[in-house]
Amino acid sequence: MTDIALAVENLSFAYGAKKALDKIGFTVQSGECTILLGPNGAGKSTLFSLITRLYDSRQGRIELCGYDLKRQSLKALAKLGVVFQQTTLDPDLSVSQNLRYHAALHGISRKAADKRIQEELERLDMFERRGEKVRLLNGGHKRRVEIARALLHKPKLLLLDEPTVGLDMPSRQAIVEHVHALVKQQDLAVLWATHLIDEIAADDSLIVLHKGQIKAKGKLTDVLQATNCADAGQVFQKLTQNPEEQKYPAGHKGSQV
Ligand SMILES: Nc1ncnc2c1ncn2[C@@H]1O[C@H](COP(=O)(O)OP(=O)(O)OP(=O)(O)O)[C@@H](O)[C@H]1O
Repeated sequence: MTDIALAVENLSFAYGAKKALDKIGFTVQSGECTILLGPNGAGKSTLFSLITRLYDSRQGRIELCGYDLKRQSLKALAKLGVVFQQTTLDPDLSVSQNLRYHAALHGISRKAADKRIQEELERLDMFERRGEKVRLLNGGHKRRVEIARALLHKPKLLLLDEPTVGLDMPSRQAIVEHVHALVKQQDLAVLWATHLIDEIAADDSLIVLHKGQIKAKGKLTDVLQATNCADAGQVFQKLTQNPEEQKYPAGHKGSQV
């Protein structure tokens, strides 16, 4: 039986006359890291704004763990953890204070929150830093705190909107490894927007978004086969830089759509 954490069906969105998403559809399973790859302007942030209900779409449907985002918003959103592109921590509060505040917003008791905060910070090697003001942390450590925060209420789906932008290589690597470990150990579903090819692991799934349309989706190995490419970098180039020449057989496993 498949365990679908996120289902997007026939979703479209426009800013006035400007179409940002055009009838896209895909699923993200539990225990799977799905990389959303797309150049600037592809529609990644728009998609995330729809999944988090920052925006509302009149066309299409989004389900989180079987809950319709429009009709069962609270139940659906309770399944979701998000790390936004821009940091949203309060720099003048300590790590613990930031996390307790977030836990309180989710209705988690102080005692339960402290237990969850310890678990998540220890997993990220940040528990010793819990009393420090966020302002004093480096970019990589701030990101770790944001990931811990996004997981406090035990969501089934974690959305990551380019969480490694601006980080040095070791910090990026640490986050990539941590997220992939979570997927395996916690059976978490992850949708990770990036344009950094080296963040993709061999057993990840891939969605290539370009100009509001999905150009390919499926397990990385299947997409490579369908597009006749050697690696994700080639797939990205082929599908986003030469749109007129992208015709692959329909129905091919992991093919373009
Ligand atoms: N507020 C807005 N008003 C008008 N057009 C917008 C607005 N926000 C985004 N767009 C347009 O919608 C399309 C999708 O943009 P979006 O920000 O979702 O892409 P993205 O993949 O997240 O890009 P980036 O990687 O640069 O953040 C682009 O053509 C963009 O110019």
